[in-house]
Amino acid sequence: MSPDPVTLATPPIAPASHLDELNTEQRRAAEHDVGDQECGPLLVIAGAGSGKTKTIVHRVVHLIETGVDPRRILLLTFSRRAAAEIAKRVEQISARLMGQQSIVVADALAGSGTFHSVAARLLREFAEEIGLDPNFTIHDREDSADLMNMVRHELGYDRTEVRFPSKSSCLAIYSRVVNAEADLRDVLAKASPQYLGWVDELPKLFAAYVDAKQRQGVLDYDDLLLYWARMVDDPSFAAAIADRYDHILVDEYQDTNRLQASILLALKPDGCGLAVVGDDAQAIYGFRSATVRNILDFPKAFSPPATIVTLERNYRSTQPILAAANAVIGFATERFTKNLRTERQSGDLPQLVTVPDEASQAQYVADKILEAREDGLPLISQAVLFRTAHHSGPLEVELTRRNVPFRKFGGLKFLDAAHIRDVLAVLRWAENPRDRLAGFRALQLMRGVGPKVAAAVLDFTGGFNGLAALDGFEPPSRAAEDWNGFAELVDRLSDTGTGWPTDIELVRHWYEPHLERLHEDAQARLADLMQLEQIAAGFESRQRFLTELTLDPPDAVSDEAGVPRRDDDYVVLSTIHSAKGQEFKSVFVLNTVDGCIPSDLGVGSADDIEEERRLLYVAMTRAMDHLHLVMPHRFYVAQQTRHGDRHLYASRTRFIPPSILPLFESIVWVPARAGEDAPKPRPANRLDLGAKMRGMWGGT
Ligand SMILES: Nc1ncnc2c1ncn2[C@@H]1O[C@H](COP(=O)(O)OP(=O)(O)OP(=O)(O)O)[C@@H](O)[C@H]1O
Repeated sequence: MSPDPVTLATPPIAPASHLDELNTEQRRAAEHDVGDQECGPLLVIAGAGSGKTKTIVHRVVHLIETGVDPRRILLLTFSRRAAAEIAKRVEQISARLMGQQSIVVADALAGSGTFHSVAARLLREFAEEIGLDPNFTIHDREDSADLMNMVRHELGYDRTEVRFPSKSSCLAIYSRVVNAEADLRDVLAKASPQYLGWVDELPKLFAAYVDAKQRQGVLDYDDLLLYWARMVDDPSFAAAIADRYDHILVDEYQDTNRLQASILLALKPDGCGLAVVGDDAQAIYGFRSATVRNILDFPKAFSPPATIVTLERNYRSTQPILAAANAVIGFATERFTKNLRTERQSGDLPQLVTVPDEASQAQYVADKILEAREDGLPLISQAVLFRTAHHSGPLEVELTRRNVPFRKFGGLKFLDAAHIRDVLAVLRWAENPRDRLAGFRALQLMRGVGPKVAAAVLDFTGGFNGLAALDGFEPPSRAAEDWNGFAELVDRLSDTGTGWPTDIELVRHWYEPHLERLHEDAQARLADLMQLEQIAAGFESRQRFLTELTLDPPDAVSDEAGVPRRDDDYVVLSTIHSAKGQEFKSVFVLNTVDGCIPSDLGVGSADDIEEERRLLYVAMTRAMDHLHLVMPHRFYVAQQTRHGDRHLYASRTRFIPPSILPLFESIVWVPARAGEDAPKPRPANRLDLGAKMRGMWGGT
């Protein structure tokens, strides 16, 4: 079933003038098989800062202006923000070209998004045909680990003599088997050989986990892709979905996994209308089973093979920064991307700065940020990047001490906060009364309701919602005080007439007294809930809100020190992963030492090491004008050995071997001790004290 064509009052007007903004290769990608009889697959290898987003935007506009119905274009991106950004830019150019008629473009592209959110939408739509409850709720990683834990407990695997893998390890193994479409034994042998002894028990655990999810009407992240992939294994479903889209564009293809590739192949087996864009040199999501093989193998998945367009001109960084980044990635074992070139000349080499320890690293970075601000570089153009969220701890303290506002991305997510999870649990339970995990959490917010009573309530209601279901339940006397209020809330939430976003306001009102009882910093947390309500107002329904928020949660939490208001100037602190796609005038990379980059965690296999190398490359290529790689010499390690706390001495990351040192300016920076550097005051005149002494006794 294809949508009715969008009616344009006059035929598409513009003579592709917007394409003049593109360079030759970008233009080749934007025009590939548009308006032709031919329609072969396209792979755009877009080096860092080479205008990938720009190319996608112009290709979409070009498709539309040559008559493709925008609703027949599916754009798959890595985040909701990226999809919104591309849609906005398409809309702006379309407005220039088509005036009023471009409104239809914006609405039409609203159907685009991440693989997971498009999956959720399709699965709800086809729910009946594939045996799913259309009101399924989605478990994030934490919920999934909790459910895995419950099942593990039920099977008695938490009481084994030899330690069974933890809930998170079980989930990680399960997720890898599913996403990489791999054999359990292979996954264990490669990633967790210490658990090979459990190869017979793990399938039993996973079967019980799948069973629990189905009974509760929930899907986890992995299921979204898995169900979509299995749905389109069936040719009639594949045809029904493929028939809606003439064009599928995929951004950040290097970070997709096997399942995502198989979905695309099922939808477009001959690659007609399929364009994927990515940079194998920036593949950094292997730990989520993304495989750089997807991009390396894409061309030959089709016959004739996909056309490859390579964007090698970088518009972002100065020549010395790019030369250093090229040198780092030059050691990668297998890649498409050639060395990038730029026309942005500069005499400043990227700096490799040795500092004594992490505390001095924080001082160095804070000093340099403030100096640059004095020189006219706003804080917002400066970013500090790090491999792991906790690496920025000392710097956060230092910036707070100096009153420098910052905003941190990556690490703790909004949804990780207990109070946010509480409110969402109530909403989720109302949305899907079979979701035991949500109900379990929601019920225990009441005084006098612990795990036993909560479980009894869930057994009693048996997955039916509303006052009618809770009515006959006899709560224990200690819960009596809170019970009626809760029952009333559940009743109102299950009344479909209440409307969205009123629901979330109702929950917040109900939750406020509990919040005050449960948390000392209730006021700060209440501000988060207000923020959650604001976010909620941007979604059309409770279901859409819960789905989108779980799939792509906002980054910031309000209890970070120094969080600025929206329009303030602030330094960006970000994990390298969260800095994907961003650019800054000045970039500091913390802990550019072995053990941090590559991370101790990431040095399992040769593939892991390659991914860490690409991480450093991604960090370096975020910089436009200034790049500082900082290397603390000494690290403090808390209670790691039986000898207690100690120091470790770190060495420069192995990704910058001596042969490429000439591409950097090496600096040793030692913090000045208070007052040491200040010039000591000296009197302008001179005294001849000897003469004075002699004069005391009558001499001269
Ligand atoms: N043809 C062009 N002419 C001038 N500037 C361009 C051109 N193409 C891209 N740029 C500029 O180059 C910068 C990088 O572009 P963009 O963000 O699209 O790169 P990217 O390939 O997505 O980067 P990355 O993959 O590293 O995140 C932007 O500031 C963009 O405006």
